[in-house]
Amino acid sequence: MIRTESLTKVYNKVKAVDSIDINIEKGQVCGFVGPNGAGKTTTIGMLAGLIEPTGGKCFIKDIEVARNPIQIKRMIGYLPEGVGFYSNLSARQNLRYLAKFYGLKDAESEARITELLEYAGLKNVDKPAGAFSRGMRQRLGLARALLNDPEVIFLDEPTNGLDPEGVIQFRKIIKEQAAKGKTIFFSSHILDEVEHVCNTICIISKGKIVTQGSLDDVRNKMHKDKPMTIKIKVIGMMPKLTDPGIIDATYNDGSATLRVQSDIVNEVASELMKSGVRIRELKVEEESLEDIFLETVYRRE
Ligand SMILES: Nc1ncnc2c1ncn2[C@@H]1O[C@H](COP(=O)(O)OP(=O)(O)OP(=O)(O)O)[C@@H](O)[C@H]1O
Repeated sequence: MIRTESLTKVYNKVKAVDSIDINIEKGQVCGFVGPNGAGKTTTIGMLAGLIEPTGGKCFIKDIEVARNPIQIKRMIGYLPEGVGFYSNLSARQNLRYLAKFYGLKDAESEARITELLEYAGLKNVDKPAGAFSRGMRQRLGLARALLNDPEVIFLDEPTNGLDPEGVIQFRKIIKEQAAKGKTIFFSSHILDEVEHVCNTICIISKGKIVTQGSLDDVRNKMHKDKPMTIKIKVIGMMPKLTDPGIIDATYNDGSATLRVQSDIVNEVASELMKSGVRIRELKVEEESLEDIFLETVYRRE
């Protein structure tokens, strides 16, 4: 549904997006994650037909975006970062205006707008969009992105400005859209946020894709070669351990904290038993995916 081939955007000699290859299948919900300035907005802009690539190509349902920008705009849903509206028009009037672009018939569009305003939690809001809070603008932006019942939905930092209730409602909407078979691509700089709703992840840093795949694939790839911590408590004195998998160890009288390259908890347990001590506690602590993400991706910045 979404495919890029060496997609590149250069601004004043700076590669904002550097030859990226993305492939997203129908029905996937992909979290596009990276720090500020990584190239997320530029990528989504090119996919939505709003920014012309400097090199490479992108396709939505095998239609090349740069060659068919109007067709693409009618096909997709798009919530831009810092979404803007006609400030003197109400939420309903703003959506009505847009419905014309999609060629929706009046009766059809009124029903759809009513449904979407309720869906986005703006049913009883009559004030002009200029008086909206940031969270309300995001809600209206989401309604706008769904107006044409698109098969492919792009959301750029959709939870920015939403309060916790709004975030929960947003996740519910995404899950419902995914259950309808929609393909969703949404950006965030917080990995933890996309883990709640996405089944695939694509991580971008400095314009390049760091890793992409299913949530489990990305977890395994990122956890691979990452040291883990084993915490041990014993009855009596803690002996010094000799397992070659131990990178670093801190010993106290009855406890130890080991940094290990892989899960060697069984080896450690048998070494402890051989030395005759009784184990009170032995546990492995893995870094969270968010911690690894912060460590590996933000360190590149
Ligand atoms: N119109 C522009 N002119 C010049 N440089 C730009 C332009 N738009 C983006 N950039 C630069 O391209 C890089 C990628 O920016 P982009 O907005 O795509 O990143 P992002 O991941 O969406 O960041 P954020 O989370 O802050 O929105 C940045 O270095 C940015 O300064």
